[in-house]
Amino acid sequence: MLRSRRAVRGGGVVTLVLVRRLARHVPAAAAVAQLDPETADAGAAAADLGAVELGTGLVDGLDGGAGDGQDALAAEGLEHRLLVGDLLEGGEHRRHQDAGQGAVALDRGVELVGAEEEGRGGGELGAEDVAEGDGPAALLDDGDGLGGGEAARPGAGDLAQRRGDRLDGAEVGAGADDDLAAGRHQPADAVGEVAHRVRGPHGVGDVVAADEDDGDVGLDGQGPVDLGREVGGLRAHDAELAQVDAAVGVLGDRAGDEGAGGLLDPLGAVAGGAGVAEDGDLDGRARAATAVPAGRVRRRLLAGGADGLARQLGLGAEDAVQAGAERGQSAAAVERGGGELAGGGRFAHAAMLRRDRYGDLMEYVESLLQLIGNTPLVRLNRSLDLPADGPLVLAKVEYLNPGGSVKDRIATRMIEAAEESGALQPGGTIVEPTSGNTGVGLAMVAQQKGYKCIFVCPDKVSEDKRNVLKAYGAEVVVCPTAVAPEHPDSYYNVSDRLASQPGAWKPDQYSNPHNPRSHYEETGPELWRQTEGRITHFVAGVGTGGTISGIGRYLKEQNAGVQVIGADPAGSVYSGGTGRPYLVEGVGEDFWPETYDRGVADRIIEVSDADSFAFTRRLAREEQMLVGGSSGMAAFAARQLAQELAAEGKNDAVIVVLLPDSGRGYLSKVFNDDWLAQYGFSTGQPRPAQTVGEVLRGKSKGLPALVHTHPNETIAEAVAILQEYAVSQMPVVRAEPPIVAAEVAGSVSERALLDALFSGKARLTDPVEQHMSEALPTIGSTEDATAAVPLLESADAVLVHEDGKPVGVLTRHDLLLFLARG
Ligand SMILES: N[C@@H](CCSC[C@H](N)C(=O)O)C(=O)O
Repeated sequence: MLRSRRAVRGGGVVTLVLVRRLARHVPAAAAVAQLDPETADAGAAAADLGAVELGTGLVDGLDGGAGDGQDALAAEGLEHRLLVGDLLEGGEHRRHQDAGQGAVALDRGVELVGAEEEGRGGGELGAEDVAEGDGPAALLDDGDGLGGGEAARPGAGDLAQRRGDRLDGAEVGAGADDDLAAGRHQPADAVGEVAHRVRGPHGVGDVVAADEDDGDVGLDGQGPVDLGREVGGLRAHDAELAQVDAAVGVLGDRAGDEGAGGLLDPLGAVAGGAGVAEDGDLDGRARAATAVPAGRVRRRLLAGGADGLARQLGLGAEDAVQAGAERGQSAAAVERGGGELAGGGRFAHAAMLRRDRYGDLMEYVESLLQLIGNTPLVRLNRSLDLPADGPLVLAKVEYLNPGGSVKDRIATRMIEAAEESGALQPGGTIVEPTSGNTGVGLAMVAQQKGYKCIFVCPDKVSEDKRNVLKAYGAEVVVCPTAVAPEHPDSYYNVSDRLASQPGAWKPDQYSNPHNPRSHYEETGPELWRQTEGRITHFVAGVGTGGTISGIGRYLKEQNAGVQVIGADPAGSVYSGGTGRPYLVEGVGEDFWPETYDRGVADRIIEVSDADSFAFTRRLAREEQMLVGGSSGMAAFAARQLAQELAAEGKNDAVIVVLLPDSGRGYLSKVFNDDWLAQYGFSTGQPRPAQTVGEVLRGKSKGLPALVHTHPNETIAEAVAILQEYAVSQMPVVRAEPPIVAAEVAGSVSERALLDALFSGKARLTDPVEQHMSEALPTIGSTEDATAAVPLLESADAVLVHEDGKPVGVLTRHDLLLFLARG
């Protein structure tokens, strides 16, 4: 339980600055605020706040008895970190150093008082000024004397200060508990609206008030204004808006919350003010704390008083945990509360603070799983080929999740739900058909919880990715890609059989509601917050459909105008295909999963393998993003969309495209020139003098028809085809041309068939698939013709591909003829 501390000396204002150093490398920050103790005690505390008193802090509600704030806080186990100082008029400060207690470190923070005071109103403070305080975490203790324990909880002020936490703009002045209340009950778009207004260069309002119970704030003397809901309304009334906006401006800037200007000042002194800026972001805190002209902002608690304050603070941390639970978050999400609930920076949440046995705080997490989510948005630039003033395209970089993909997000949820329902028992085995990433997420959670894992992968999944699954301790079963889902060998059916074993459980990401739900409850809100509700288009590849359905639904609920665009590999059902295989991994489908909400996408953009791979490589070379092919596919669709919008003059569009995974699992494929060339994809290398494609076309003055047979045709039929077309070998394919690479099942040759017939191993009526040979070696049509020579030393023919599609067979004879012609 977080306890607040209050120290009052006589009737005067006690100036207390709490400064704490975070870990070894972070300099201490000043906490600044003041409270008139008399009014605070009376329950309706009004405090004159100003630069003069910036160093004044509320240290109230001491459980152990009020007294010297220093002592009080020392009782909290912070004795060697407590620093006491006064701020003086004009931004100067007096510094008290207590050798036994540590050093006051107000330096940078306070010196900025004067400099920033005139030039910047609180409202001008933008995101860049936000400090990510960890103050309250310093006060968290589980009381066992060993430290640790409770540090995972976010503190009150911590929540209120999160970077990008647009909620604290709405509940300003009311503390972290209200921050959460705002998050739970207020429409995010309204909150976003507030936050947006905060950016404006408004002056600072005069009087504001906050209600501790529900986070309402208003101008003093007026009824409380629920900013979350009503600021939008106030926008119509400029006069009021100016005031409220200004107030929110101060408060909305998280760093401002702890400053003299913020409505949270009294709270901030304890909750946030005691904190320390992380990442050395002291300037922002100091600026925010000092941006409000002296004596211009007042704060009044509408209810509560000193006790109320204490209660607010005390409840702050707990509410964070509770709120997470109420929202159905996973344990890990709840545990990392601060970052999750208040939208903190990815690595800037209280979950990372741990107190060691000596009371020192260190920054670490108990488990990697606590770092799932809160991935950053990164602007795409060069690769878009857009004018500088074109639409803003932001990549949601999901490969920064600890397991390397967006699928980390669904794994914990699915497992926890199965544990709760009893479907997964201790020591059980998780069986899942996966193209790899979901497997990694599941394997990480399984490892921690002691489950075994068997993953069933289609054979197109790169060996690198299969090895990754094995590295996490999972077993991997490989199935053919080019079979229908109902085929007994399909990865769906194989996994069903394995999952029917005792103790086995199949999460089934294709029907598990926790797949889309985790995105609805976590990724969607994350995106909304990160874009301040300004997102206009969301683009994502569609595989199970969970990501686009969960995020899309959430975004549309916030703003029905948000356009949701699915990116889909050519051949997949979402873009109108029949499910014919494509080479890009991890997206697209050959059936309609339950996890896909067919109503969510406003549009589906079909992307070819060739465009997906080429753009994946551009992202690595031009945007520093080493991502997988499904990311390239989605980003290609986003680029197409951005160009269309730019052409329509819609340059204010904000497009977010989700990049699911990293390119490290595809080094032997998308990023391997030989692999690409072999399938006839462009590698960006200069074109050779004589290409394989030219040899092929030279055969018949144009591209010859692909002579082929099917697995279910008889040997007699196959022999007839060979004779009719006067060829000695041909591919066995599962579809009619134009076919794709994965539809090649094998090959037959005149010689092998005759051998089988004469030896009695085969009969003319046998189906081809019983006697076919391996598929012919592949070569790309853009490759140098000489590259066919070594292949034709060990095979009679090669199968030529163009853009991932087999287009013809080249024999030794064809090559010789071509070369002889010169
Ligand atoms: N059918 C797709 C894969 C569907 S989504 C599965 C998911 N990405 C996973 O990690 O398991 C394909 O062709 O790869």
